[in-house]
Amino acid sequence: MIDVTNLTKTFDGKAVLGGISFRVEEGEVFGFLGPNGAGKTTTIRIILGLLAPTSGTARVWGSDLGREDALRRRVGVLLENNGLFARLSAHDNLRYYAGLYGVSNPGKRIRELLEYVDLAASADEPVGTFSTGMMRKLALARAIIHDPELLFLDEPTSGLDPEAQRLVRDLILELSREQNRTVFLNSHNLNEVQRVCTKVAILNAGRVRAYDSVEHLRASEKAPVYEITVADPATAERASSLVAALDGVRSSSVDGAVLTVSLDEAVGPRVLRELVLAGVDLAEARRVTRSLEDVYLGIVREEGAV
Ligand SMILES: Nc1ncnc2c1ncn2[C@@H]1O[C@H](COP(=O)(O)OP(=O)(O)OP(=O)(O)O)[C@@H](O)[C@H]1O
Repeated sequence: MIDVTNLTKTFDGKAVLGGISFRVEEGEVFGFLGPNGAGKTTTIRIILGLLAPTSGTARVWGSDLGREDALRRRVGVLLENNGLFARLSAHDNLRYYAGLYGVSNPGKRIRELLEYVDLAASADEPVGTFSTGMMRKLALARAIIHDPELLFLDEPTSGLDPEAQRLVRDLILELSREQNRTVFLNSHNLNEVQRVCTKVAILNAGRVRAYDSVEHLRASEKAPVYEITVADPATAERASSLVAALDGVRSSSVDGAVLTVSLDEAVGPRVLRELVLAGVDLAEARRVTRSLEDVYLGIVREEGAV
């Protein structure tokens, strides 16, 4: 759906994007991550056709969004600016955008959306009196009023309380899973990204440093690591020696009742079976995965950008 190839952008002789490439497929929730100043907003603005690249291409449905009005109508955008009119009520703001996009049966759609973002009770109040979070929720409703196939969200949950953040996460998941909508999410909230995104690109200093599924990135240790807790700490040393002698096990260390075992892919279940067969009672076993935050910090710190 989105195809970015060798994109570069230079501002006043300073290279902000150094040739980035990635793709976003239909139905994906794509997380676009990177530290402040990495070039995320610049990339989004180029994809939306608001800014011309220095070189390279950014295509949506194979075309340049800046040149295709009809395609832009299939896209929803929530950038830093909420795009709301302070003097108009929440309802009238949505009514305005519904008119702009030619939404059929706008009254019903507006009612549904205001209910959804929990603003029905404030529908007739001027938006200028809203809190930051209320405005952000209304802006989200505004961005999806025309039921776009592709939705760009730039920090959609900034300024939202935990309940509202949950609402936005649920909305993103519903759009993607139940309606096969595609979401391009730019966020510094890595916990949120880990929960909703299928794939991410991590941008740093104008280059894509990682581009993979969240699952792969989190598991991309050279060798999988299991943490095995034995029921009786007195059996831990024997269990560790036993495990270390098995084929496919690279190392095993003990800390109290916990064995940390590094092993080749797919050996984990066999290791657990051997322990049980040897009479070692297990209290817990889990494959250790890194959080997306660990992965992210590992990448940007390695680059010396934090
Ligand atoms: N119009 C412009 N003129 C000159 N420099 C610009 C312009 N727009 C962006 N930049 C520079 O490009 C770099 C990348 O900015 P960009 O806004 O794309 O980063 P970002 O990854 O979105 O950061 P943040 O997370 O802080 O929003 C920054 O150094 C910024 O100062």
